[in-house]
Amino acid sequence: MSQTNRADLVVILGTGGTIAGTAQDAADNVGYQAAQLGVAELVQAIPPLGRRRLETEQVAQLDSKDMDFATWQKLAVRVAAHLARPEVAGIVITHGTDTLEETAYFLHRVLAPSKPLVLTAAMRPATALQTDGPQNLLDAVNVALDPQAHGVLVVFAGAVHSAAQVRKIHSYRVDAFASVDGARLAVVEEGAVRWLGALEAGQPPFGLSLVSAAAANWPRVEVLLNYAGADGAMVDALVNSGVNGLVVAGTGNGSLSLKLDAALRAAQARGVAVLRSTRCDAGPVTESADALPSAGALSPVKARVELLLRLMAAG
Ligand SMILES: NC(=O)C[C@H](N)C(=O)O
Repeated sequence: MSQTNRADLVVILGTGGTIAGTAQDAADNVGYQAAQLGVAELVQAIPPLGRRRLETEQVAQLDSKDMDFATWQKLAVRVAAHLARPEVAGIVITHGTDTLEETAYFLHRVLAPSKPLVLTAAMRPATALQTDGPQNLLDAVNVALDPQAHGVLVVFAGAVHSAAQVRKIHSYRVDAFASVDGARLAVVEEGAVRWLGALEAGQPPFGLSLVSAAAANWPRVEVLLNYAGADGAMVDALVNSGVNGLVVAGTGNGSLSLKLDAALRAAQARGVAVLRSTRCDAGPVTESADALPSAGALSPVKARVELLLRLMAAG
C-alpha cells in the first residue's frame, strides 16, 4: 500500500466539555467554564501528536450537561462520513464527562462501527495545574490507531472501556470512569495499548438513517426512580403531558413499590413504552414473566437511549 492509501489518519471531533475548559486561576479545578478552547488548540498543545496524521473538526462547543438531540444527530452524521473514508483509521471525540456514556452508547447503537470510535474527556480544565485532558487525548489517539481496536470505546485515565459498560462513577476524582458490569477492555501504558479483554459482539445497529433525517422525530422518554414512599403521581403527570416512554430505575433487581408498579402498568396500557432498570450502581435487572420489561444490564440513562431509538425505529 502506498503511503497515501494507508489508513493512518485519525479525525478528532470536538464537542466541548471540561477538556476544552478554562479557569481564571490555575489552582481552581471546579470554578471554570467548560467548552472554551477549539479542538485544534487542544491538539496543538500536545507535542507528541505532531507525529501523527490528524484532522480536527469542531462539531459542537458545549458543556455536556447540555447535550441534546440536535448535537447527537450532527455528531452521528459527521462520524459516519469520516468512518467511510478509506484513509481514516479511527475517530476520536472530545466530550464532556457528564453525558459521555450516553453519547457513547447512542453512537454504539446507531452505528456500531468496525473502525475504532474513541470518546475521551477530562475532569480538570485545560488551564489546571494538573490537567488530565492532554494525556487522555494522546491515549485516545493511540487507541484509535491500535490494530486491535474497534467499535465505540471510552479512553479515560489510562483505561479503555466499552460503550455498553462504561459509567461515570465519581463526581470529582480524575479517575472518574469504570466498566461497572465487566472488566476494562485495555490499559494504555506509555502510549502502548495492553488488551485485557475483547469487546462483546452487540446487537445489530439501528443505522444512521434512523436519526439523520432532517425531521427526525425524537420521542419523549423520561427517567423515574423508585424510593421509600414512591407513588404513581409522577407517572400520571408525565403520561398526561404526552410522554412516549418511561425508564424506571427500580430498587435492587428492578423492584417497584406497589403504587409505582400499578401506575406504570396503567401507563403501558395507555401506549407508553416502559423499561425497568435499577438504581444500583451495577448489575442487571433479570427478566421476569409477570414484571414490566427489563432493561437488562443497561443503566437508567443508557436504557433511555435504547428506548428512544426503539421508539424511533417503531415509527
Ligand atoms: N468534566 C466534565 O467534562 C464536566 C463538564 N460539565 C461536561 O460534562 O462538559
